[in-house]
Amino acid sequence: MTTKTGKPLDQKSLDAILKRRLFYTPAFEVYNGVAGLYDYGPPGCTLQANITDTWRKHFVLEEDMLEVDCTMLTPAEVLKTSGHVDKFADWMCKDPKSGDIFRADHLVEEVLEARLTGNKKARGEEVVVDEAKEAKKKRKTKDTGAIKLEDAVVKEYEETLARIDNYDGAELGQLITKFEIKNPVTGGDVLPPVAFNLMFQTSIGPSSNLAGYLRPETAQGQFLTFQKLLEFNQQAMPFASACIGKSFRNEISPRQGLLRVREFLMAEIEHYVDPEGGKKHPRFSEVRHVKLGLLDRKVQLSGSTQLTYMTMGEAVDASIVDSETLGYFVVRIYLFLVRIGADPQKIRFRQHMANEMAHYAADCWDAELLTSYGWIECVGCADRSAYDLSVHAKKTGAPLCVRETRKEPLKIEEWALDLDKKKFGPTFKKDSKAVEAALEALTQDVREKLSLDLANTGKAEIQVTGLASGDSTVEIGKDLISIEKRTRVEHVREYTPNVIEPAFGIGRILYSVIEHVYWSREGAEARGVLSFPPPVAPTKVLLVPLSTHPDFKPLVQRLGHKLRQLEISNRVDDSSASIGKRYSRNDELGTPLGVTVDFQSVKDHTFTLRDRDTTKQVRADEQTICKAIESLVKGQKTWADIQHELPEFTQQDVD
Ligand SMILES: Nc1ncnc2c1ncn2[C@@H]1O[C@H](COP(=O)(O)OP(=O)(O)OP(=O)(O)O)[C@@H](O)[C@H]1O
Repeated sequence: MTTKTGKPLDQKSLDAILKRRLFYTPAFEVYNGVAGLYDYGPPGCTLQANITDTWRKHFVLEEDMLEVDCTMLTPAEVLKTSGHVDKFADWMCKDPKSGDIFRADHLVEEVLEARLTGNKKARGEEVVVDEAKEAKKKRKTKDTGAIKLEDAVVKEYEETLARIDNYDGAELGQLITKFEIKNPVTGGDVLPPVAFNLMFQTSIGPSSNLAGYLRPETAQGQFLTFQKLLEFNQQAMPFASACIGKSFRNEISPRQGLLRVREFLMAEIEHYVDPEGGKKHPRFSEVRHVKLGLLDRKVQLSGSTQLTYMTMGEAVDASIVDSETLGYFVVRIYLFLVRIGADPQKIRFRQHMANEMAHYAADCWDAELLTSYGWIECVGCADRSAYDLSVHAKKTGAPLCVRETRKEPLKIEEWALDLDKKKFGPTFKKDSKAVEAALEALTQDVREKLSLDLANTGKAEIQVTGLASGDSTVEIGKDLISIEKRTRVEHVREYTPNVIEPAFGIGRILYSVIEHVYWSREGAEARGVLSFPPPVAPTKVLLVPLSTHPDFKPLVQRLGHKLRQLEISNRVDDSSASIGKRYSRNDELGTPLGVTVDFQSVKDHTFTLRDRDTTKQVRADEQTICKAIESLVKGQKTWADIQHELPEFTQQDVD
């Protein structure tokens, strides 16, 4: 990974900055901490708040979404219906001798990568070892040494790694056997992978009767508000709900800092769309021209990771992306990531392979950001079809659907059943309900056939389940039923909307963006800078008096007060350190702007405004400076605009 200067990212220095400046820190550290739990410090908190604030503006405000705040505690029944109780699991394998536990796909990945490194060493190729990354590993992978691999084996390993997210438990077990994968620390055998459910279980209330879970995503709560939101939206479709809140997953092996944790902030959107008419989006024309790096299913199947750059219009027209609505959100996600500071060159969209998606999903694209840990999934964008609303409606009987008055009434010709219910009871006794249900469930084709049977033979045979005597064929005479073709006029159309779901992991995004905006300023000693865009930077302005001279103090206080009135966060650094040192301390916090108060300020109330990235300065009166700051932190102007508008200030101006 390189930074914007083209130099390799120095992860060790970046880590030191994040620790020193308290962006985030392991939770409960004095008790030796718990893997996968982190606390955010002051700049981390503000950065997170600014990212979610931008998210609200970019999605909720811009798209008129309906924001909800659903509970994290969720009854088990809800997650049973959604499929999470049975299927929300990762594959885990255990070394029975040492007791070490591995996430099966991570184990295969770790061992194959180590062998490929060993192969490079044996061939005398350069091997770049990232010391900071190595130091962070909880467990040291045993050095496989310099062992040459045959070209065919290298190809097989690389293809396996390219598809590592797509294997199920049995396939991972086969890979472990085929590649003779062992515990990388002890060399011991591992048992075949078993499913491990990732949800934290709990019970709700004092009686412990109501089983519950901490939610693993915000989605289910949102689906269950669907009917109320549709009503709130005056039955108008399409619409979207949105929710920002914590989710919990009992990850088998939390790792890579904020990238895989057990408690994290999610921001999710559930966009409800009519499945008829190709899932068009009314604003697709606004995003059609945007070019993105796509890694589609076909390319991955060939074992390649080569990106195809194309516009979203081209991708939807060629059916690479399933629908306009899905494509619209993929572009909106991209624009959001760029808006908060992600480097466009380090963003790609990877399509899920067919076996990687949930069985009900129509298509799914992940926004992945390139980091020193490789490409990391930060946002998932899935078309979940009508699955969630349908299963909850079926389980509860709630009408989780849309009822729309048709513009033109629809005439439907259909085979209608008439039952003589008075005779049903005496004929079928306690089986009559089951027989009735079986008749009502008959398809149109079967009804047509039975009407012929009744006409020809005077009786019809149907299969009935749940009879007192078990499942069996039942004979029904024409004195009990009649089946005839009728025309029905339908004025109301009822359908279950499909759901397009962009799901953002805020912690992963926050960390990846930090890597994207990090670079080192050249000088006697390299100094780290975090070039956050002003709207997301934790602190916007640094106020620095030239020295501790008492005349500067009231001016600094006045400026601070003015900026606070404009709701612009600022910090004063009136320490005795040199101006350069004070600025570089704040470069590490990503503070985009600095105002210096000097002797000229005392004379004429003008101030210099400094840009973090270029270190260029302009000089103007207090009101003009505050206005410039306001337009920069709101993202309305860039530093280039300000430089164009205001006179540049150089050191010679003082000398
Ligand atoms: N353990 C985690 N720690 C931090 N963020 C996470 C974690 N699991 C998921 N996320 C975030 O939530 C988003 C949506 O969740 P989703 O269920 O699609 O993830 P996932 O496919 O299960 O992730 P992975 O395959 O990496 O475990 C992800 O794109 C990611 O940003």
